[in-house]
Amino acid sequence: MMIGVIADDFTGATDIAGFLVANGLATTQMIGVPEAGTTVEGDAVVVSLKSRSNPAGEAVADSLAALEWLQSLGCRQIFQKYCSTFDSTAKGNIGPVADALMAAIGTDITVVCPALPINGRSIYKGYLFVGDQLLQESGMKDHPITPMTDSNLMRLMEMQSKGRAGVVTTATVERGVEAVRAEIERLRASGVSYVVLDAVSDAHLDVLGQAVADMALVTGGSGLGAGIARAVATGDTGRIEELARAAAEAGTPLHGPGIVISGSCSVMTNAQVAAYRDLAPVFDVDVERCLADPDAYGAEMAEWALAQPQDGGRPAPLITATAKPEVLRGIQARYGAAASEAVERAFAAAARRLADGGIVRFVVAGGETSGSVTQALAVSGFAIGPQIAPGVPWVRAVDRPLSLALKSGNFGAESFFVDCQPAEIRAVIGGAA
Ligand SMILES: Nc1ncnc2c1ncn2[C@@H]1O[C@H](COP(=O)(O)OP(=O)(O)OP(=O)(O)O)[C@@H](O)[C@H]1O
Ligand SMILES: O=C(O)[C@@H](O)C(=O)CO
Repeated sequence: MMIGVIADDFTGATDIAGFLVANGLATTQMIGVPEAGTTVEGDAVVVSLKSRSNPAGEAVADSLAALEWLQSLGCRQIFQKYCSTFDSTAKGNIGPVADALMAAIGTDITVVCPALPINGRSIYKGYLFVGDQLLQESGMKDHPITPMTDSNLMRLMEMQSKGRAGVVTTATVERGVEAVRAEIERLRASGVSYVVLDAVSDAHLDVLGQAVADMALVTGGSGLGAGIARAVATGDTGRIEELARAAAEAGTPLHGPGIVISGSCSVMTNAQVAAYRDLAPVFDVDVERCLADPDAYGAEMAEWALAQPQDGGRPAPLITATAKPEVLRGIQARYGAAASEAVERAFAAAARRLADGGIVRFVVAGGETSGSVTQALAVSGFAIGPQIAPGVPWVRAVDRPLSLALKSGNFGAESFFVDCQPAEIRAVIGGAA
């Protein structure tokens, strides 16, 4: 096994797994840390944790357990995967987990690169941009759990971790692989542990992938994963095509009734919900009812969805808690973090009942939301299928007949929920081919 990925949420895990497969690495995604002795074949394996927003001690313990299992498979590189919008404030878990992984692996240096240019995330002089905006000016400033008010990755890493941070700037990246390696070494010798890597294009990620392919520990987003995959994938185009065919076969979505569950409040998810609302039956979640009795209310959501006909070109129903920033601020001012937790718990209860009731295709928006839903469905791993949008592959549960599309908050086009419907339904309601 070449690469072992420790992902801090479930959509992030499917995101990087999809890019590793698309760039030539046979990859499996595991849900949680498998039992000791579990083996997996292939070039890369991704462990999905739900460790982005829990207490740092738990995130560290879960990540170290994942590391131990990945080391037992003989992984020669560990990749700490976090969000392309960082999603980690001054008190976040990325630094503590990176510190612990470095100590356990026995290295004094790693890189920090959440860039994902294809989805508009770029890094320039160590500052993270979302599209044309600094991270702190983008919709991420209103995130319900991790509002991002700083865009400087060096500062964020130094606030969270024990080490010092430095940056390899675009100018160096453009001088090529050896220049990047030399700069990382120069920074290491000067006492830096966290080297932020600038990247504003896939060409930069190609250089960076080659430059860091031999490092014991790297950290970042799926863009860096793709760059490393392109650097280390042994095969020729024939093998890559064969892998793509195998992935398409293993991950192609099952036929049967579906559901769309939206718990992300991102700008893009708000637009996707608004677009789908005009086309499909919608259940708008009442947060106060989630707080009052999440399990009973979740079951009620599921009964509503199961009663919606899906024949005759009708799209899957939508259950949504997605809220605009001003509405969310009001809810949070009133109930604090309990509101988000209650919504997640209600979605988990709904998911269990929906699967029992025969739903086989789950489209879920939001990383935390996807974590709750996937854990409720009690699956152990995913085969990775074709990408619906960059960073969102179809995945198929390995131990029960379920297809899922786990969408990171800001990923996908406005038509994303339509794009997830079977071809015969898209033919009736529109959407991408
Ligand atoms: N109306 C609401 N009121 C309060 N909390 C909500 C509401 N709707 C959703 N939430 C909560 O907000 C959180 C959204 O986080 P989630 O990770 O699912 O989405 P995201 O951050 O947009 O996605 P990603 O992490 O993939 O970028 C979840 O905990 C969800 O339960
Ligand atoms: O990197 C991203 O943006 C996503 O994979 C993610 O982690 C969202 O939760």
